[in-house]
Amino acid sequence: MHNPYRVIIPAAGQGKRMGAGKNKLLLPLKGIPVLVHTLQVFENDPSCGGIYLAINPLDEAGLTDLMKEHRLTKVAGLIHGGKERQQSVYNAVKQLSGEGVVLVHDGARPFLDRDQIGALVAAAENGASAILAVPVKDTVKKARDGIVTETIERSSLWAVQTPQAFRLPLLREAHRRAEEDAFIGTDDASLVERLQADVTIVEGHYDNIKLTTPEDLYFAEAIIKKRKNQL
Ligand SMILES: Nc1ccn([C@@H]2O[C@H](COP(=O)(O)OP(=O)(O)OP(=O)(O)O)[C@@H](O)[C@H]2O)c(=O)n1
Ligand SMILES: C[C@](O)(CO)[C@H](O)COP(=O)(O)O
Repeated sequence: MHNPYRVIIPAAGQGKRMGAGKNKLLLPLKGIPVLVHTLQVFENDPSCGGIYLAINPLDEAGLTDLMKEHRLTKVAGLIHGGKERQQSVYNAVKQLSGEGVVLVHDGARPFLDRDQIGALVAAAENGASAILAVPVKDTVKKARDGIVTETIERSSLWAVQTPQAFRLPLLREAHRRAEEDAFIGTDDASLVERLQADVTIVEGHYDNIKLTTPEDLYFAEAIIKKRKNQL
């Protein structure tokens, strides 16, 4: 066990890139909705003190039934999400109080290895926010009008994942300042970086994928099959 934390799960997106015509987090993986897989990671972690779910209000009734069906007793709040992921997270942040560590983890990342949580919480408790990331495997270039303008040196590049761990007062201030400045970041760590606060990297696993496009569902099936074989 490690020190307690709470987790915010943004789950209010539209899944446009998935093209499923519904919330991609309700799509089944081996018969269980993606979001339930994600929530079970935290439900089964004795150090998790509460799950705060940012949802689309249209999903509320169905999600309430799912929580009961899968005995997800740690879900402490269903918060209405916003137009952007950042707003969904901030709506949840506003519901929390206290000084402890809060993780933010995408509902669309069902394959988080629970053993990775402890290092994130420990780093955040010691004052530096922490994020999971993996070394980039492809060469990354910048381009304008289809013409390459720069090749970015790969050894310093990381593909960032979630969870991202923060002390709650810092996360709240980072979101407040971003809203004040009308700044929209693609992750919560970028809002903390704007405050000149350190963000440390904890190396994660490549199978902690975010289900974003239809191809990711094939990868998801393969990951589940690999894990079944490991049992
Ligand atoms: N307004 C939003 C947008 C996204 N999310 C959540 O943030 C996570 C990561 O976002 P992403 O994978 O981009 O999901 P969508 O925004 O649904 O995808 P798309 O951009 O293809 O519509 C997902 O769990 C998603 O549900 C959210 O809570 N509120
Ligand atoms: C937070 C994140 O998962 C880190 O890689 C990613 O930035 C989310 O991006 P999305 O477009 O909101 O899925």
